[in-house]
Amino acid sequence: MADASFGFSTLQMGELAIGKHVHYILSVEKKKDSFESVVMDHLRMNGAYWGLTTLDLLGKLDSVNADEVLSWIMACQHESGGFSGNIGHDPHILYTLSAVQVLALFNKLDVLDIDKVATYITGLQNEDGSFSGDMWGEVDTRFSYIAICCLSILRCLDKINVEKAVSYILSCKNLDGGFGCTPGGESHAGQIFCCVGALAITGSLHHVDKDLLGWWLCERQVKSGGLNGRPEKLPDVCYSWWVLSSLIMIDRVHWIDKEKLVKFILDCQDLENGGISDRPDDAVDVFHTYFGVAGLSLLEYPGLKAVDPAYALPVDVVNRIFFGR
Ligand SMILES: CN(C(=O)[C@H](Cc1cnc[nH]1)NC(=O)OCc1ccccc1)[C@@H](Cc1ccccc1)C(=O)N[C@@H](Cc1ccc(O)cc1)C(=O)NO
Ligand SMILES: [Zn+2]
Repeated sequence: MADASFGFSTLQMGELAIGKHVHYILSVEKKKDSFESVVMDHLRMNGAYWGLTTLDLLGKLDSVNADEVLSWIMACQHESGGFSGNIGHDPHILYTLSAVQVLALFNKLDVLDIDKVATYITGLQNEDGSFSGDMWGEVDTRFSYIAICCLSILRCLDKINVEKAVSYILSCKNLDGGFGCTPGGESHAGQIFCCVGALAITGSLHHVDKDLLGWWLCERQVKSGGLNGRPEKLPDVCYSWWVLSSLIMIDRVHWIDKEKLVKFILDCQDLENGGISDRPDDAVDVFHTYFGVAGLSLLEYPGLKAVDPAYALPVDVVNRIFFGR
């Protein structure tokens, strides 16, 4: 029976509206004056990573002009070697990883002066092995992950003191098996992703109590099927990435109900205009669209490219970095 759709979407919530999300990502790229664009202006480099990695996971990276993106990215590089969130802003380790990840997506790491970027990141390591985010010195395990992930992609992890970096991360492990932003900091799914990701990349996951941490992580799933970031918090699509990628890295993903999580993410789509929100009926944004699609990719949703849980890049991109030409 021909579907009698009269102008409203014939897509059901039970499936990923790939065409709509591609259109949404491309439209955000174009709308510079929208509230979202202005608010996110200072972290536009992160926005580029979220939007472009989403397109690649959907198999549509070729719908953007690579040269335009690359010239904008290189215009954000500071003389220190670090990258800023937008042209004219100050460099920060956060944006340096995003820039390197986007260049990897386009297989353009060769445009970089690798030593310059590596020197910037190495300069942010402190005596105790921790990392600061920029010259102002804020220390956080987020920055340990970013430094290790970035240098690993650039194939020069040996430029930093890896064992001190690892021992600092382990000093942030809590009795509940989780990790915080600094020693004694409360366990939070985002910080756990950073610490587990850094330990995975450095081959140090044997230091993690996988059953204890796996238990803390699978307890993040609430009855709606969504995942939250800490006990008693509301579920949020972006935790589909922070919690799920951590569970996969410690090989305990079978401890959650994958089908219910898929349904939660699909229920957060805007089927009219595209995009995914943090929870059903909220406003969509590029950040949650990315972490929703990346979460579905981790759940092996059909039609999506596989994503690497530690590098947060498509598996074919990671393979090309480490095994390809
Ligand atoms: C800075 N930031 C966040 O703090 C988000 C906010 C949020 C989204 N949903 C619930 N809260 N939180 C977030 O990324 O938390 C995950 C996380 C926390 C600590 C360490 C690592 C990851 C988001 C941007 C954002 C702000 C406000 C609303 C949506 C997105 C962000 O850039 N997150 C970064 C990671 C991050 C996280 C916290 C930071 O203080 C800085 C950076 C990221 O995912 N890069 O790829
Ligand atoms: Zn969120």
